[in-house]
Amino acid sequence: MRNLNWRKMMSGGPKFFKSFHRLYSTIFALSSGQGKCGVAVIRVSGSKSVDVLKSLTGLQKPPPARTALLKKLLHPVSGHTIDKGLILYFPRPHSFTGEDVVEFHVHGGRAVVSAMLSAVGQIPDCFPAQPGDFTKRAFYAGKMDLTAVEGLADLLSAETEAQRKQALLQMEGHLGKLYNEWAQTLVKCMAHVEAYIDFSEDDNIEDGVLESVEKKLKVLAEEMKSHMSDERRGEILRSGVQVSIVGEPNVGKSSLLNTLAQRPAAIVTSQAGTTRDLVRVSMDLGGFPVQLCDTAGLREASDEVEKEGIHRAKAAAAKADLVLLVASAPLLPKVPLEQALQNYLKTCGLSINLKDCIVVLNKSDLIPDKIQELPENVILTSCESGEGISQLLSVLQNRLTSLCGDPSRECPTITQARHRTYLETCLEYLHEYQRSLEAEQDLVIAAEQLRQALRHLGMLTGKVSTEQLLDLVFSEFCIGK
Ligand SMILES: Nc1nc2c(ncn2[C@@H]2O[C@H](COP(=O)(O)OP(=O)(O)OP(=O)(O)O)[C@@H](O)[C@H]2O)c(=O)[nH]1
Ligand SMILES: [K+]
Ligand SMILES: [Mg+2]
Repeated sequence: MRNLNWRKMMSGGPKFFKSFHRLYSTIFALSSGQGKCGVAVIRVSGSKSVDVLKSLTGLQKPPPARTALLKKLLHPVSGHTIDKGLILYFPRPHSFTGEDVVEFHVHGGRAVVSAMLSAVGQIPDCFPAQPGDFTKRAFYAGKMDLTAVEGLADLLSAETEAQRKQALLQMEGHLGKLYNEWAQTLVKCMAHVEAYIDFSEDDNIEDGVLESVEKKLKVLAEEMKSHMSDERRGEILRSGVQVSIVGEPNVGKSSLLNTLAQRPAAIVTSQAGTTRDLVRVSMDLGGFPVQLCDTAGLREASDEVEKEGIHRAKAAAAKADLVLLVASAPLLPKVPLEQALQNYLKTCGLSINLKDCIVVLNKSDLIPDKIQELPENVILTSCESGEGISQLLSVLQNRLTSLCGDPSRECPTITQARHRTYLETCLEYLHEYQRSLEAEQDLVIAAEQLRQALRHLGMLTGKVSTEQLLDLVFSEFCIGK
C-alpha cells in the first residue's frame, strides 16, 4: 500500500486531482547533467515503463532485472534508429521510486537526448517529470523519509568533502533513524498514558505507569537537548562557513583575501579606503566550505560611500561564523598584546569577542624584531613574503573543524533550521506535559501535549502519523498484565 496522505491531498481541491494524476502517470526525464557529455541517462518511472522499453527496443518482454543490455533504440513512430545504448530495467518495488523504472544510457549529444525524450513522449500516458518528481515518488513509496530526501538534495549540491560526508549520512537515513527512534519512544509513552486514562479506574493496570513514563520522557528530553546543543555545526557545514576579514584601512585585508583565494579577487592599492563593497570568495579549505568576505577598512569616514561600506563591514563581522581580525604588525603600539588588541577592537568600533577571532598581524616583513610567544589565535603574517600564511591556514583549519564538527553514524547532526524548529517545539510540549502533571491537571489534557510533541517529531521525517503508530503499538500492547 502506498503511504499517501489522502486527507491532505483531498483538501487540495482541483490541485489534488492534478497531483493525483501526476503521481500515477508515468514520468520521464534526462537524469544526468544538461549539455554535451559522454553518456546521458534517461530515466522513466511508472506503470508504462515496460511499454516504453518494448516500443523503443522492439523486445517482446522486459529484459532481466538490473542487467544492462546493449540495444538499438528506435523511434516508436518513424521506426528510425535514434542511437545504440544500454537499457536497464528495475521492476517495482526494488527501484529508486518503488515503481517500474527503466533507464536508457545513450550517447550524451543534445540531438540524441532530445530525440530520445521525444520518442518516450510518444508513448501514451508518459509525461515529462517536474523537478523533484522521482524523489517525491520515492518518498511516497516509503523508500526515503524527509530527512533522507533533504540529504539527497544536499549530496547533489555538496561542494566539499565534509559536506559530501554529512549529506551522505543523512541520505542513508541516520538522522531519520534517530528521529524515528525518539518517535517510537514517545508513542510507547503515549500508549501507556492512554491506557492509564482508560483503565486505571478499573484497577486493571500496573502501579507506577505514569512514573515510568515520566522517567522515559526525561531521558528523551535530555537526549534531544544534547542533540540540539551543537552550536549549529551541521547547519554551518551545510551552508558554508562565513568568514569575514575586518580591520583598519590599509592593513592588508584585501591582500590577505587574494593570498588565501590564490587570485586577485579584490583590488589592492596603497590608498586607504580602497575596498568599499563586500568582496566574497567561495573556497574549499581542507574539505570545508568557506565563504571569505573582504570588507571596507574601519575608520571614522566622512565620505558617504565609504560610510555605507563601513556599515556593511560591521554587519558582516557581526553575522560571521568566524572573524579574521587584521592589524598591521608595525603599527601595533608597544603595550602588552592583549591590551593593544582590545584597544584596536575599540578603534575599529567592533563589539566582538577577541577569543572568537583569529587575529592576523600582517606586514611582518616590515618589523625588524619578531614578536615572541603569541597566543594560539594570533598569527604574524606577511602577504608580501608569504611568511605565516601556512600557519594561518592550519589555525583556520582547526577552527573550521570545530565549527563544522565531524558528523558520524552515531551522532548525525541537525543540518537545517527546520529540524531545530520542530525539535524545539517537541521539547516545549514535553515540558508542557510535565507542567500539566505537576499542576494536577486532567490527565486527558496532559496527554494532548504528548500527542502534539509526537506530531512535531513526526514532521521531521514526514513519515509517522500519530494514529498509525498508535494503532501499531496498541495492537501489541497488553493491558492489565
Ligand atoms: N610590506 C607589506 N605590504 C603589504 C602587505 N600586505 C599588504 N601590503 C600593502 O599594503 C597596502 C594596502 O593593502 P590592501 O590589501 O589594499 O589593504 P586593505 O586592508 O584591504 O585596505 P582597504 O581596502 O583600503 O581598507 C598595499 O599597498 C599592499 O601592497 C605585507 O604583508 N607587507
Ligand atoms: K588599501
Ligand atoms: Mg581592501
